[in-house]
Amino acid sequence: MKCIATELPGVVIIEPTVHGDERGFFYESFNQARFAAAGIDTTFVQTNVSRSQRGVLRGLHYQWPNPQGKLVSVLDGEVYDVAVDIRPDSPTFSKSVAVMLSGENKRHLWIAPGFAHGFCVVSEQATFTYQCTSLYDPAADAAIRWNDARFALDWPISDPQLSQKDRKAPFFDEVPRERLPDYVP
Ligand SMILES: Cc1cn([C@H]2C[C@H](O)[C@@H](COP(=O)(O)OP(=O)(O)O[C@H]3O[C@H](C)C(=O)[C@H](O)[C@H]3O)O2)c(=O)[nH]c1=O
Repeated sequence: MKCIATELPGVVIIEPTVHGDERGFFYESFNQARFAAAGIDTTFVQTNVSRSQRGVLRGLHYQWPNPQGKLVSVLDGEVYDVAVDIRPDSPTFSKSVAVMLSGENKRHLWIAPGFAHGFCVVSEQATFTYQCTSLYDPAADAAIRWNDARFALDWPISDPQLSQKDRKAPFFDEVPRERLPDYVP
C-alpha cells in the first residue's frame, strides 16, 4: 500500500495494493500491522455503509466528546470527500483536505479524531464505507454547516440534497467552544 501525506497532519491518503486476476481484484482495506508501520497505529470498533444518489452531501460531521478517527472509502461510484481541522488550538485550524474517492481509484482517506468530515456524490450513485475508532454516540454527534465561509470549501455542487439535520447545522462561530475538539499534538 502507498501512503500519501496531505497538508494536514492526521489526514493521509492511502492507495491499497490491488491484486488483479482473471476473476477480478482483491485488496486489503485495512491491515493493523501495515498501518502501524506507516505511522497510523489504530484499530476500529465500528464499520458504517451509506448509499447516496448524485447531488447528496453528508456533512460536515464530527463527534465531541468521544471523537472518531475514520478510514473512509468508496466501493462504487465517486465522491468529493473533505476533512476539515475544526480544532481551535490546532496549528492547521480551519484548513481542509479534499480528495476524490471512487470505486475506480480505490483510494482510502484516514482522518484522525478531531476533524470534521463530509462528502458529496458526483456519480449517479455512491456506496460509501468507513471504519471508526470509537462507537457512534448520538449525544456527541455534531455537525457544522457544509458551506460555512470560514472554511471556504470548494464543493463541486452548489445546491446539494441535505438531511434536515445538515440543513439546520450551526455555522462554526455558533458552536460553543466546549463542543469543539481539543487539539492533541
Ligand atoms: C452516523 C450514524 C448514524 N446512525 C443512524 C442515525 C440516523 O437514524 C441514521 C442516519 O444518520 P445520519 O443522518 O447522521 O447519517 P450521515 O448523514 O450519513 O452521517 C455520517 O456521515 C458523515 C459523512 C460522517 O462522517 C459521519 O460518520 C456520519 O455523521 O443512521 C447510526 O445508527 N449509527 C451511526 O454511526
